[in-house]
Parts: sequence; structure tokens; C-alpha cells
Amino acid sequence: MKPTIAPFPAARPRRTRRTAALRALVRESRLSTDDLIWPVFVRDGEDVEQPVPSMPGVSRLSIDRVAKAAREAESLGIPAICLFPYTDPALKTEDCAEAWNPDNLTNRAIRAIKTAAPGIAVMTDVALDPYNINGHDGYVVEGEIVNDESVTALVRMALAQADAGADIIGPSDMMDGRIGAIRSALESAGHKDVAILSYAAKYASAFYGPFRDAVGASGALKGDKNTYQMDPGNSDEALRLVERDLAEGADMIMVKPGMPYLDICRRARDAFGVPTFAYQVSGEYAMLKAAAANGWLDGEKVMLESLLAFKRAGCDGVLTYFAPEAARLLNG
Ligand SMILES: NCc1[nH]cc(CCC(=O)O)c1CC(=O)O
Repeated sequence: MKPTIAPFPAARPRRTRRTAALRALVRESRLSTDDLIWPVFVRDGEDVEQPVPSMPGVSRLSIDRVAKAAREAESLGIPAICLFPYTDPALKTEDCAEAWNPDNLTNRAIRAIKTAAPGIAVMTDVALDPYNINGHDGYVVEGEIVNDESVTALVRMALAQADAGADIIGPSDMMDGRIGAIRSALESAGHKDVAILSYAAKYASAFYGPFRDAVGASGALKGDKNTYQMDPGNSDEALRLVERDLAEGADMIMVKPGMPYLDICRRARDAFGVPTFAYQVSGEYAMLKAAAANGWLDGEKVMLESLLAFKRAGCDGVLTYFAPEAARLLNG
């Protein structure tokens, strides 16, 4: 679309900015509670709420507290909650078998949420890092993160989550071929209606630091994730990966991190027009919270502005640790 504008003074763009009412009339993008997916950290225990130091306002919650949080999210109008487990280090192994244990933290939390808040969609993460003794998203064999063996494990993990009642499976591992493998396994297992939100364009980013603390993977991680997550310098590659994941059966796609990658959100939305999400990751949350805590930024305003930016960039929604806080403001 070619912008049309009359010459000054016929055109005075300030006319439509003059009052709040006029600005509301011409606003192109809007943030609503419908746009929010809330990532939460699950830990064992009962009635436990353990703060994550690098993410002020975020805690690891025991399953009973997660269920309560889901009920609260549902009443705030948040459509989906996404689960990340903080796994007991004693359960981390080389073969990551805890990842497909039907009674692992994530799977128990799914069932608890389905009972407590049946209206909210439950999304899960598919990657081996919370269960892996070396902190990687795939198996490590002689120093290499091996692809195909990892996909086999990821499929088992996804099936266990679907069995537990997950509505949306979110593969965040960046192995090749995992979307197709998960999709056909779900289909064969009778889970034809379980959706896949693929972390299609996930970058090897330093903005994940606080998250790795939250799930207890920082200490375990040896090396970096550069051989499977994307190079931050690439943009065309993101489009190829989105196209591939859609062709393999993803229903929705994600760009991650969020704020530094809004150009990728826009390109993906324009190229494919499919449900597109961004993940405003832990480091982005930590930055805004830290600046607000110091009085350097207005916390509420930057939160809402940053979330609106995802909508403007073409996203249908955003995974954000701000979800309940933002929803409370949006509900006024
Ligand atoms: N595969 C695990 C995973 N799933 C979501 C995040 C990051 C989320 C965040 O930083 O908020 C990560 C971390 C990583 O890839 O190391």
C-alpha cells in the first residue's frame, strides 16, 4: 500500500492526534488480554512460591499454586498459560527420561490446570534442557548435539504432554525435522486436535539468561546453543524455517526473542499470514523491570508500549511474563 498524503497545509497530521478520542479512532494496533500467553515456572512441593532473583515479580510455583495462578489468569481473560519446569537436579540424566514421565512436573501441572481452570489453553515446551544433565535442548554425543536421536526423544516428550491434556505443544528445541515427527506421532496417537506452536525462528540469544536461572539450566549448560539456534545476523533464514515448519504441520509460529527481532515478526507475518507469536523473553522482562526498579523508566508504560509493539509488528499475540500485570491494567 502506497501512503497518500496531501501537501501541507491541506494535510496536517496533527489534526488526528489532537485529542484522546481522535487518537483512539485512528489507532491501527491494539493490545488486549486476548493477545497474552503467560509463561510460568513449575517446581515441586506444596504451597511454594519461590522468587526468581533475576526476574523480579516472577516465582517458581508448586503445582497447587500453578493451578491457582491459572484460575486467576482465566478470570483476567488471559487465553493461555505456558509451563516450564524447574526439575530437581537429581532427576537430570543423559537420556532425559524424565522428559516423558507421565507424572513429571509439567504433566502433573497440565492435569491440575485442566481441573482448576478448564477454560484456559495449556501450552507446553518441548526441549530436553530442563531434564538434560548437560543443559542442552538435544542429546549430546561426544560433544555434538545430535539431531535425529534428539527428535525421537522430543516426540516421546510431546506425546506425554498431549496425553496429559496439553492443548498447544511448543517445540523450542530447534532440531531439524521435529515438527513433522511430532505432528505425525500426534496424529497416530489420536491427538489430532493438539495444536503445534513452533518456535520456528529461535535465535541463539544472550537474552535467555534469567530463564536458564529460573529452570535451573544455567549451571548445567556446557558451551552454547549456536549449532542449533539461529544466528542473530540472519533474517532470510527465518523465513525458510517458518515455511518449513508450516509445511511439516505447525499451526502457529513464533519468533524469539521478541523486541530485538520485531523485523522478523513483520517479515514472517507479511510472507505467510499465519498466526504469528513473539516471545518477550526473560532478559527483556529483566531489563524493563530493572530500569523501572531504579526509577529510570515508567514500568507500566514501557510494559504496555513494548507489548503493543508486537501487535504493530504483525503478531497475533505474545508470550510475556508481564501477562497478569498487563491484563490487570488492560481490564482497568
Ligand atoms: N529450550 C528451552 C527454552 N524455552 C524457552 C527459553 C527461553 C525463554 C526466556 O528466556 O524467557 C528457552 C531457553 C533456551 O533456549 O536456552
